[in-house]
Amino acid sequence: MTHPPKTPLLDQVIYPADLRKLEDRDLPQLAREVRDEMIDAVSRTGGHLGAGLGVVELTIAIHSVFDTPDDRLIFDVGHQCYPHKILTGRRDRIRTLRQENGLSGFTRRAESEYDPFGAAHSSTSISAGLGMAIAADLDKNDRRVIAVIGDGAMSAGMAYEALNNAGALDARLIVILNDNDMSIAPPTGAMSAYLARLASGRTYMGFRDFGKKLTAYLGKNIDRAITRAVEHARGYVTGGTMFEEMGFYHIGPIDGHSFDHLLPVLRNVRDNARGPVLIHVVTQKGKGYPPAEAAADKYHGVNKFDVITGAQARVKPNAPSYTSVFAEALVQEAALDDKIVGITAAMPNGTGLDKLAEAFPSRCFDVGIAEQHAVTFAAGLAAEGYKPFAALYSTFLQRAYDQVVHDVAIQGLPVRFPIDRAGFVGADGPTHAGSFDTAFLATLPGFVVMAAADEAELKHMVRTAVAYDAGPISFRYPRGEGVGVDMPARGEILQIGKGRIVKEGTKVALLSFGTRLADCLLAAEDLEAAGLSTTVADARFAKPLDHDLIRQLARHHEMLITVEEGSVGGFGSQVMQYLSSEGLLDNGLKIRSLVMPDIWMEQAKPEAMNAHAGLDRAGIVSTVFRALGRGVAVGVAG
Ligand SMILES: Cc1ncc(C[n+]2csc(CCOP(=O)(O)OP(=O)(O)O)c2C)c(N)n1
Ligand SMILES: CC(=O)[C@@H](O)[C@H](O)COP(=O)(O)O
Ligand SMILES: [Mg+2]
Repeated sequence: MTHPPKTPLLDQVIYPADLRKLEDRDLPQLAREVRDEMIDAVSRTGGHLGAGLGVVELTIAIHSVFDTPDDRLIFDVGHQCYPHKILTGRRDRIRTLRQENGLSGFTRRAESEYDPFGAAHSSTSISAGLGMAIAADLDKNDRRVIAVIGDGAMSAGMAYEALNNAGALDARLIVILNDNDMSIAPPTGAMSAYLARLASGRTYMGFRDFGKKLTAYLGKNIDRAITRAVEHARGYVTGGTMFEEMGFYHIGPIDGHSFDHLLPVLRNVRDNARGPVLIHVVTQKGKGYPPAEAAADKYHGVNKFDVITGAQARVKPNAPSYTSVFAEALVQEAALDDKIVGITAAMPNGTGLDKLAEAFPSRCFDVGIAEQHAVTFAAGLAAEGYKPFAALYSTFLQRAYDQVVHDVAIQGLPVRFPIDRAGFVGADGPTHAGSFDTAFLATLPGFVVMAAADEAELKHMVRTAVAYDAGPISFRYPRGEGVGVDMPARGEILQIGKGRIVKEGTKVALLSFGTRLADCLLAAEDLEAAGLSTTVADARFAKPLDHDLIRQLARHHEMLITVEEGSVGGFGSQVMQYLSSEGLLDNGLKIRSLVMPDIWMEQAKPEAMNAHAGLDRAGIVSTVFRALGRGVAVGVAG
């Protein structure tokens, strides 16, 4: 049994105003206490550990120097904001992080006035900060806007779109580039190499010298009209060429764990900067917790863990995860077909493509946090006869929708889209739920859209996607482990647009798309027990739909219920559209479409989320009973 850490200084700090009463010399001690508090909290809840540990000093320094919440502080992604939450009135709830009814694991406007902008997807902070800086300008208000963005997040195009605009607008925006030389995995790409050169090519600046020079330059010469001589001198002092070319005053690198470096720089920028400033801060992911320092990638996101040893709680799985089944099937297929290539946008481990990279390093590409580029890059490969698997989480694929439409679908290019984290993901909450992929893909002409009902089906779909060359094809599967079915040694090639009947009945038809099939089968048991003969079918395809199957279910049952872990507009809507256009709704068929509810559902365990959504066994049974005008039998559908 561990006890919460002793935190005498932190106990005096409820809000940043309390922190500002402390002396500078107290801040290292406060940092130690915040770190201990955070480690203790995350050891109990699980969550994002390494990123937050790396910004403890930076977070304290920002709150100490700036007048938050009037000055706006935006964290990119928001997974590093736990120290910020501890210091901004949420310490009393920090051990509810990512739990049902608890604090979000990210920044959220609804949660605190200290979170002026919500996040969880990366690389939005500079754009949002620019909007706020321009709003302040229009309001003739001199509040400052600070965007903290990681080196990984700096690989996304959106960050550069924002820098480009900010430089041109000469906006009063402070960007802090938190460079820990890590994304979730080691960072990739030329920009990452450039930052590493900047960070390693110069020693940290002595703050006295730096402070004087900075004041001189910022105070007098911050307009665009800086003379060449000053430019030259500034380059000597700060040396950040690329950002300076984009119109930013570039400071750094500075040591992001040293208050002696952070405080004078931030104060100087606060008091003197008039245009856009970029401060390059070097930190260490996992700082101050030896297990996390030793393996930053493994401690990016953690389960509950033992604080003393760092050992994470592992529940022995009953079945392999969908991600691992996908990865193994892809590696198996890739060994037989050298046209198969894999693409991940900074999620090699999360998507399982690290397995492909191990087996075939030259055929697997981590493009960084760059989903839009990932998709069009895949389109280019497909145009040249390759078989690209662009493996993305459902939620991150959203960012690349125009690329999917314009670069892939309209050209009919055979890009394969394995869509991981489809459906509720649990602790990451609404920003990460895989809700919309079926709706936004099945609406595109020529797309083949599949969902795996279990891990064996997933293997079939990997093989089917390899074999299908006529256009784009996707297959979705959820976070977590499979249902434990027997798996074939190799997947089969499925007939495109054909579903399957899993259980035959006569009165109620449950037509499932994806992994809700298991709950449909359990619901069918309850319905049979209540005297309702039930058919259960696995649609496999939302596009093209299996028209024969749907006609048969509609004609030979009193009731047809579609079930999917996705938003309205997806599979059920496709079925409804078909039934109505064929006149199959005209003869009294009772039809219901079970989808995720039209709300942003807060984090909870995925099972609880499915239950709230009415997508579990009990929800399916009660939908049938309600449609038949019967009450739910007590004890049924437990
Ligand atoms: C658009 C998008 N793609 C992928 C992710 C998944 N993701 C979350 S944090 C992260 C790494 C971010 O690295 P960095 O910005 O350097 O922050 P660090 O964790 O190193 O502090 C990734 C890839 C995301 N949140 N958003
Ligand atoms: C912050 C972020 O976007 C990722 O770290 C995400 O939380 C990972 O989710 P998984 O745990 O499902 O890979
Ligand atoms: Mg990083």
